[in-house]
Amino acid sequence: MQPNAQKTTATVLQVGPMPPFVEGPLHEEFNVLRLPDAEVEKFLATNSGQVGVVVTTSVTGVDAHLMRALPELRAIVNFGVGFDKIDVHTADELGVVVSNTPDVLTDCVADMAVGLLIDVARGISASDRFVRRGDWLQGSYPLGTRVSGKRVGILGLGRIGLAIAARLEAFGTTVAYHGRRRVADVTYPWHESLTDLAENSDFLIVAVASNSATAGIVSAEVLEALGPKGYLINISRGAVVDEAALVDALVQQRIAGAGLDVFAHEPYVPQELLNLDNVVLAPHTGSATAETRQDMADLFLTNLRQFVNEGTLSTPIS
Ligand SMILES: NC(=O)C1=CN([C@@H]2O[C@H](COP(=O)(O)OP(=O)(O)OC[C@H]3O[C@@H](n4cnc5c(N)ncnc54)[C@H](O)[C@@H]3O)[C@@H](O)[C@H]2O)C=CC1
Ligand SMILES: O=CC(=O)O
Repeated sequence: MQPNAQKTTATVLQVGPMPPFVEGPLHEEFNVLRLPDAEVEKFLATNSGQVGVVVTTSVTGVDAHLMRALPELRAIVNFGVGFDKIDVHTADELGVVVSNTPDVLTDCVADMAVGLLIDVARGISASDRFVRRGDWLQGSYPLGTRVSGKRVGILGLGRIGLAIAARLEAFGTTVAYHGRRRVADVTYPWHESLTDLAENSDFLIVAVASNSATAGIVSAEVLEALGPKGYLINISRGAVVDEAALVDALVQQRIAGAGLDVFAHEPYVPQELLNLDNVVLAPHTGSATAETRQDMADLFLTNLRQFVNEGTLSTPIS
């Protein structure tokens, strides 16, 4: 989507909670209204005509109904990379431009993916619990799985997928990937079929964007192909994986384990996963370091200032 909106000095509407280090400067510099949790229609009846920009996060997003209720809306400025909760088709149709916060979080999310992978393969979190329970006094912890030299498959070789690949190459792994098409300038083998990639991977890492085309693409069949020695790592979105099939595969040990930062219905995590030692669970903290969240805040504010002052966005979604 290209920025094509006109310069606006209109009111900014905040949709959903934002971290304090974002909210502080936001409310200092801009005339901000906050969308209430209740009596939304009443709020819109009074205020909709003055809103030129909506600010939100990847957790909350903006639906078509809200966009259509804001006749002066020209831009949506998002804190976060994923825009799966923003109805971008409606935004496009209405001529509303959208920005996100790419690149600045890539390293931390890639670090998290590698952390989850090593954790689940070597049982770091599970063996921590083993030590704390005093179980070491009764005997040794079971053997883990070697990471170095293994076969890594990456679903979605975008910014984060590439950063994961670069890290894992240093472990002597071989990297292959699946996406809609081959990525230019990389030598990693491309698998046209995700099932084929899974069949040829020890670790399948999900780093793809979540959209209608990728919903549930990590299916029961893909998990079956990954097999009883294979691990799934997901730092993308829960919606990309058939979560019921994943739970089933883990409970029945049809895959070896999983490292999950994201879930289908956050913050709810399937009950069945809570007692499995071959699953590492993280509360969607891929980008959650002080440094990265500050960088995201800075980029979010750069987009907002640039749009309000010049009518363009620094990092529009493409
Ligand atoms: N766990 C966390 O805290 C975070 C998670 N994310 C997630 O990671 C995702 C990727 O982020 P980036 O690498 O920065 O985005 P990106 O846009 O650079 O990469 C997305 C990749 O998905 C691929 N893709 C899109 N639609 C596809 C389809 N239908 N079939 C196959 N491949 C498709 C693209 O070709 C691209 O390779 C985000 O969309 C977001 O959902 C992002 C930041 C933090
Ligand atoms: O999940 C987080 C994001 O930035 O997207």
